Amino acid sequence: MIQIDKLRKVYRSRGRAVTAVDDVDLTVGEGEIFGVLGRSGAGKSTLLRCVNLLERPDSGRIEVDGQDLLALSGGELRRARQRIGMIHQHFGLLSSRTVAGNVAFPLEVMGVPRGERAARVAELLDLVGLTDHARAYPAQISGGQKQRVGIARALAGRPKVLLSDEATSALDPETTASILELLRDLNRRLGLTVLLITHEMDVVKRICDGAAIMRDGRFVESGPVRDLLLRPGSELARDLFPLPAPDPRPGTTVADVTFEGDSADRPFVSSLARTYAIDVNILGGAVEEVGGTRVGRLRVELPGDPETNAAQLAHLRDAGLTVEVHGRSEVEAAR
Ligand SMILES: Nc1ncnc2c1ncn2[C@@H]1O[C@H](COP(=O)(O)OP(=O)(O)OP(=O)(O)O)[C@@H](O)[C@H]1O
Repeated sequence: MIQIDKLRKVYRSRGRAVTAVDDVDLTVGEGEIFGVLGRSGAGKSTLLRCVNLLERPDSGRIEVDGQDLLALSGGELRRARQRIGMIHQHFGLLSSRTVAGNVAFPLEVMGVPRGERAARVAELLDLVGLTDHARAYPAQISGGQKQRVGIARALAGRPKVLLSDEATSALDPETTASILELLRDLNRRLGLTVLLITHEMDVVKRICDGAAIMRDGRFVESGPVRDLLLRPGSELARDLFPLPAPDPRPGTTVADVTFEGDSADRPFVSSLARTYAIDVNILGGAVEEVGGTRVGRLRVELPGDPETNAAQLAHLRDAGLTVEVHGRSEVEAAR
């Protein structure tokens, strides 16, 4: 649904050039929720704003719903943009208009006749659970309700794609959870494709099917969230399951064992200890709910260096677990 190839955007001001987006490739499939995670200044907003051409890239290709956006004429681009909704951190509501008036606004701009407008506004307010607040003004509703208005307004043109620019960053954790749930619900009910940018791991953990970590304008890793979490060395996994830098003692094996779904329900530590009659020391770890599945990572220490634990490590891998070994061999330790 969204296909971006070799996207590059350079800002030039006062003789200085900042490469905000540097050769980014991105594919978001239809009906997928994809999150771009990164710190302030990583280039996330610029990337997002390039997807509907609020920002024009220096080079690259942007295809949304089969249309090459950079090849469209003015009128065609306006129509294509109506099919790409956008929500923002600070909602951007018109304070002089009611909730219903705010949702009606884009319909007026699109030239939807008055008679049709009222029915469509009612439908949109129902979709985001705000029917009872139609006559309220933005100052009279909570932050979460304001974002619901923002979402209803973004859906006015029946978009296939929703771009979310830090939509939950100004909200408390409970409200964040309810807005993320709403996005997931709309994604399922309407088949909406969502591309979101965030600096919150929690957002990725709760609703994203795919994710990328962005730094200095580049994607440092990208893929389905599940694959990233199981990939040894993944930064996403490290952020989700923070463990200190491994410092194995000589003659021991320290391994990070990642488990998910079915494998999360099996008692692998006691099975390992029983099968090989060894003491398994647990050094740390955590279990999280990711996209409705339990995923966890446990750091364990086994007696003996990694060579002597080959069978034990194979036992874990055979059980469907991902195993990343940090332990040093006696030979390495002696160097
Ligand atoms: N209009 C602009 N002119 C010049 N430089 C800009 C402009 N907009 C962004 N930048 C620079 O481009 C880089 C990426 O900024 P961008 O806002 O895309 O990052 P971000 O990851 O979204 O961060 P934040 O969450 O703080 O907005 C930064 O170094 C920023 O200073």
